[in-house]
Amino acid sequence: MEQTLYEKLGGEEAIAKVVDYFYHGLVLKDETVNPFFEHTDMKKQIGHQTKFISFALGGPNQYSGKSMAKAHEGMNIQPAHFDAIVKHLHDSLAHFGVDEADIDTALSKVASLRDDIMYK
Ligand code: HEM
Repeated sequence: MEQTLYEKLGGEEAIAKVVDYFYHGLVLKDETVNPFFEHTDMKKQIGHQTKFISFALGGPNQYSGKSMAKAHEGMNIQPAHFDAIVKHLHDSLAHFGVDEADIDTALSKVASLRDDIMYK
């Protein structure tokens, strides 16, 4: 059986490191998007996001958070915000040495959530 991207990247532990770098290294330093996270419990957010991304990459489904539409309700996220977040995800995966082809696969999964997340 073919290895999932989740396994290839090193499982949940490796993905947790990527997600931690994504928020603390990039998202929270970017003024385009950091106001959204002003009142967010980042520890909880990193936990949810790790489980969610793990599932999106073919790992076990342990995500028990809100639907994407519900999670982003009332935020009115615009294309510029969404694109900034996708770029940070790209740069986080690249930072940990994931190759561009695998990054493309991961990002196309995330990009498919665009309509569930934007303008809610
Ligand atoms: C690009 C794809 C995205 C994915 C996969 C994603 C995923 C998630 C997940 C899994 C949660 C947690 C839901 C829960 O707690 O039950 C969440 C919450 C959140 N997301 Fe996103 N998100 C994305 C894009 C964005 C964008 C573009 C923004 C704004 C710039 C954003 C801002 C937030 C905020 C502020 C929260 C709530 C934090 C809180 O509870 O205070 N997200 N997102």
